[in-house]
Amino acid sequence: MESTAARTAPAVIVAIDGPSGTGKSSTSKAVATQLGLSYLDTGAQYRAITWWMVTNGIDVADPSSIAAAAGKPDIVSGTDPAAPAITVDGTDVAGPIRTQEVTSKVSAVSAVPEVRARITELQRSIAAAAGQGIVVEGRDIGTTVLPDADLKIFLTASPEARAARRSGELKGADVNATREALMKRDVADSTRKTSPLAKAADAVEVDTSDLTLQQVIECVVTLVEGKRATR
Ligand SMILES: Nc1ncnc2c1ncn2[C@@H]1O[C@H](COP(=O)(O)OP(=O)(O)OP(=O)(O)O)[C@@H](O)[C@H]1O
Ligand SMILES: Nc1ccn([C@@H]2O[C@H](COP(=O)(O)O)[C@@H](O)[C@H]2O)c(=O)n1
Repeated sequence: MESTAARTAPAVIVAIDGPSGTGKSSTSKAVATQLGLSYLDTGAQYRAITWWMVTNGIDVADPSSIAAAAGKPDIVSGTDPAAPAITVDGTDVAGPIRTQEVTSKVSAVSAVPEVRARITELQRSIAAAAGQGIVVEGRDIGTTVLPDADLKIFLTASPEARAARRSGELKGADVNATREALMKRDVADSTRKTSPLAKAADAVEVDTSDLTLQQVIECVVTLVEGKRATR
């Protein structure tokens, strides 16, 4: 629950990056809720534009087709950590953006510079409008989107821990196949030319492999409170 101290504390911008399945979304939502901050899931925005490309018959293997269409969809993100919302041209796409098809195509779409320029601008305007402060999670938040963030966290976890978490979530999914899919997406996201997945030089790295979600949340809350105390 949000405390009185949280409501009166100065706005703080927190960037949380890391590979897939390291706990970015779960941690960011809980930290934002606990500290009375807004929350932005930037992966959902890349998924939303990918969903629009697929739905509109754009060939996601052709970067020039993606680039030409990048400005067309109107993507709106909610910032309430208790009810993260995302719409494309007024349609709620919170469910459709989590399909296997979108997951398998999102790295190709997010690698296109015109897509990144459009989504980055959107992310910066949302962060600038968050009066109480915001937790923004993704792959390039600390390096590119918000390089002046007050606190940058880079979450990691072993591929085995991440695959076990994801296959638990996808009830019954084969753990080896899940691990391969995670690794494939990480390689694509880390090796693209434009703002790849990377740890910012001034980010605090937290290896979550052997930590419970609650321990990770407590660790990040402590880091945010420590940062606020020095401002
Ligand atoms: N420390 C942890 N211990 C155990 N399970 C965890 C931990 N952190 C997250 N999880 C679980 O792992 C799964 C993936 O977490 P989450 O979606 O937060 O990761 P993510 O980094 O945001 O992934 P992606 O980038 O693919 O969206 C969820 O089911 C979540 O509950
Ligand atoms: N800042 C970001 C965030 C995400 N991406 C791309 O979106 C994909 C989906 O992200 P999830 O967090 O929902 O798994 C991800 O694999 C990246 O391709 C990005 O490029 N930059």
